[in-house]
Amino acid sequence: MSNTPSPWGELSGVELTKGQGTGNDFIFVKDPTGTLELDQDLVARACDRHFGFGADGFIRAIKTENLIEGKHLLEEHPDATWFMDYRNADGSLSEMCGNGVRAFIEYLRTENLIDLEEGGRVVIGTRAGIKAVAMVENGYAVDMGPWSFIDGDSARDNGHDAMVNARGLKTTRPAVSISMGNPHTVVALGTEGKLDGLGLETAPKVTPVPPNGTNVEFVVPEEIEETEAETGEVNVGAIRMRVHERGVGETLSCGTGACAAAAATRFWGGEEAPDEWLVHVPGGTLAVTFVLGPDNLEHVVLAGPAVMTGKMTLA
Ligand SMILES: N[C@@H](CCC[C@H](N)C(=O)O)C(=O)O
Repeated sequence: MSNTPSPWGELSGVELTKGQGTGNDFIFVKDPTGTLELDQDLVARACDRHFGFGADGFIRAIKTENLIEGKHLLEEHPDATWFMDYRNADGSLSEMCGNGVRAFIEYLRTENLIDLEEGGRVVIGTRAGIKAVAMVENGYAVDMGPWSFIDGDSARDNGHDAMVNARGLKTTRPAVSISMGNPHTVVALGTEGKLDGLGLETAPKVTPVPPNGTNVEFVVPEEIEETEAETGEVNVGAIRMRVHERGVGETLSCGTGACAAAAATRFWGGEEAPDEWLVHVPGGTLAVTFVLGPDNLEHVVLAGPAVMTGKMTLA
């Protein structure tokens, strides 16, 4: 037997699970009592696609009562027993991850940590507060809570332009920065060709940039689809999006990014713009709906698939 210590430290011998939502992939680890010490370097190495297991994000399933950020949530929501402790691929913390929430619920369900069937509902804790999740046909629908402009009144009144510098694009375009718990800057592009031609290997520079950095979404509109609903005709907006995530790089999808992109496009569309949106990303399609929440604020509901793909134990 070798006495060489494992390079995986705290994660050595611990079962890790991989899962994804529209191609945004995550490593999951079960740590109900919060005994694992997850430092930034260890998480970044586990998420490395060549030297580790590989993922866009790392999610620890921890009991809400065992995380300082979680404890206060239990006062109002004692049923939020599990907390999604999310980190980006570079090991940095983020407040929220939309695809991550759906994949997290699928992880908890397949590990028999929660009891949930189609039509059922569960609440979890996150750094951006409580999220209620319904199990629906083909996946999960998450009440992501209210969205807001990061620069408040100025964006609401004027929108704003941003200087954008990415490979293949150096220009000023309409852009708004939106919080979904985490920060996003949505940039409107003129044509599909521009979207496909963007080089997102390095982080695009947008100016102004929100105080804590930003995820950057590039969007182009698609034809509005007229669909029949039981109550009559419903307009469904559609956009195509590519994203460069803070702390990760270009990903195949970003759930909070899809919500922000739909909110921005709907804002640009004015009063007639629809409440239902399809957001096409390289990894699939997400549905985003704007509804009146129980607190009388406008909430964003994000729906899409989530799948577990495999397990690994690091040596
Ligand atoms: N992929 C996520 C967002 C993950 C966090 C983001 N990179 C950040 O730093 O805010 C999603 O699906 O929302």
